[in-house]
Amino acid sequence: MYQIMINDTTLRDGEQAAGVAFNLEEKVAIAQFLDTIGVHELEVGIPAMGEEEIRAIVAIRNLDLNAKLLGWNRAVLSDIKASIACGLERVHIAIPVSGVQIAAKFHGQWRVSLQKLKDCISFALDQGLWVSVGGEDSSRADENFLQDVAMLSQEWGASRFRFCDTVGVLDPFRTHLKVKHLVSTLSIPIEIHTHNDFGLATANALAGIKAGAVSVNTTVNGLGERAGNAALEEVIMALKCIYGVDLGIQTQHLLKLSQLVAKASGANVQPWKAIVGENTFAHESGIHAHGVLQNPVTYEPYAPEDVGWERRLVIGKHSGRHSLSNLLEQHGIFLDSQETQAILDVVRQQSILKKRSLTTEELLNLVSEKRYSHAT
Ligand SMILES: CC(C)(COP(=O)(O)OP(=O)(O)OC[C@H]1O[C@@H](n2cnc3c(N)ncnc32)[C@H](O)[C@@H]1OP(=O)(O)O)[C@@H](O)C(=O)NCCC(=O)NCCS
Ligand SMILES: O=C(O)CC[C@@](O)(CC(=O)O)C(=O)O
Repeated sequence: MYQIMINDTTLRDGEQAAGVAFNLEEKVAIAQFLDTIGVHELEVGIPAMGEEEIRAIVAIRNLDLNAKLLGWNRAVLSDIKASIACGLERVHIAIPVSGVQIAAKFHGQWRVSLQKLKDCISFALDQGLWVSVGGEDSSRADENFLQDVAMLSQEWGASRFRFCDTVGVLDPFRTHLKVKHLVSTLSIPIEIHTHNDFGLATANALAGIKAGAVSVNTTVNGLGERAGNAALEEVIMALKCIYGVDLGIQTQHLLKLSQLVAKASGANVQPWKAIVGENTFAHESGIHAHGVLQNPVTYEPYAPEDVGWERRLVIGKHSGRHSLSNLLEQHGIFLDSQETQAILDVVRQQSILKKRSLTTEELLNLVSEKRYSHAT
């Protein structure tokens, strides 16, 4: 596969998640972390939002990061001027391309919207900026119109075109078809931007990449509008482990990054969230725990350390003898099979009552209460 670039938009589309508002320090810390682990490009925010946002973007710019920095703009000249005021050298200009969006935003006057786009590209280029264009709602746009907007953007001097599945209505097959069509007709690179309304954001991002998109938008924890965006950690690990494409990103820090963004956004990660959820490397079920004790590959697609986790064997309702004995033996307690089974029976009852697994301390107390402990 060709070189893929991550353009992470946690600081723009991620922060657009309802109720999320990063302060300057949080924006700077997230940008710095993303850069440190090797993310190639950061969409840092929307300068048109005003003073506070500009201050945060300037602070990020002053960090002199390795990552390229991109400001998000409407096809509005004052937006581009605000990006320039931030000292940004790269601007992204979004333009709606579906009938429904053009009707709502430009009263159906697509010629007017294209003229605005042309003027903004031209102004940005005159200022020496690098320009990317985004087709908002590309997935629901008339295919010919989308094609025309992308071609015109290229002709007017844009250096990249972003295909947006704005309301997450595509599946991987249709994403592949649509992106492939654009890739085959344009000479500038295509970026894929997907949303998770049907839980397909990461799958669609991968399909876009398979179809030839060379840049992919992600957000940490999949944070973003409504059901969110393609998750950075999922895209990176899927590319690495499923497609064998190593983006050169230090994946062992993904968990820490996730925790940083969860804290700053006030949006907790669900335990079963891929890659960064706390259950990702927790094994309770007896058959799984037994398998993992023999060889972790039985129930783990990659090693926990690869993303910053440690494996956990949890004792609860679904546990079996092997993992229970394993844990107790680590504490110098050796039981025969009858005793082990008796403890397991109590563990099941207790887990149902408590509606959770047991802590090690609870388990050890339970063993000593039952007087099954024979410390060596
Ligand atoms: C950008 C922002 C400063 C504009 O604020 P505002 O002037 O109060 O305007 P509203 O947000 O209420 O309305 C959006 C306006 O932008 C227009 N617009 C929307 N997308 C556009 C585009 N791609 N290009 C040009 N104009 C666009 C709308 O038609 C509307 O125009 P109008 O004021 O002439 O009717 C404000 O919406 C904001 O802070 N947004 C940040 C987050 C955000 O909206 N992100 C979405 C990205 S799609
Ligand atoms: O950059 C673009 O061109 C559009 C990106 C966008 O995030 C806009 C949004 O709805 O906030 C999308 O999903 O369409």
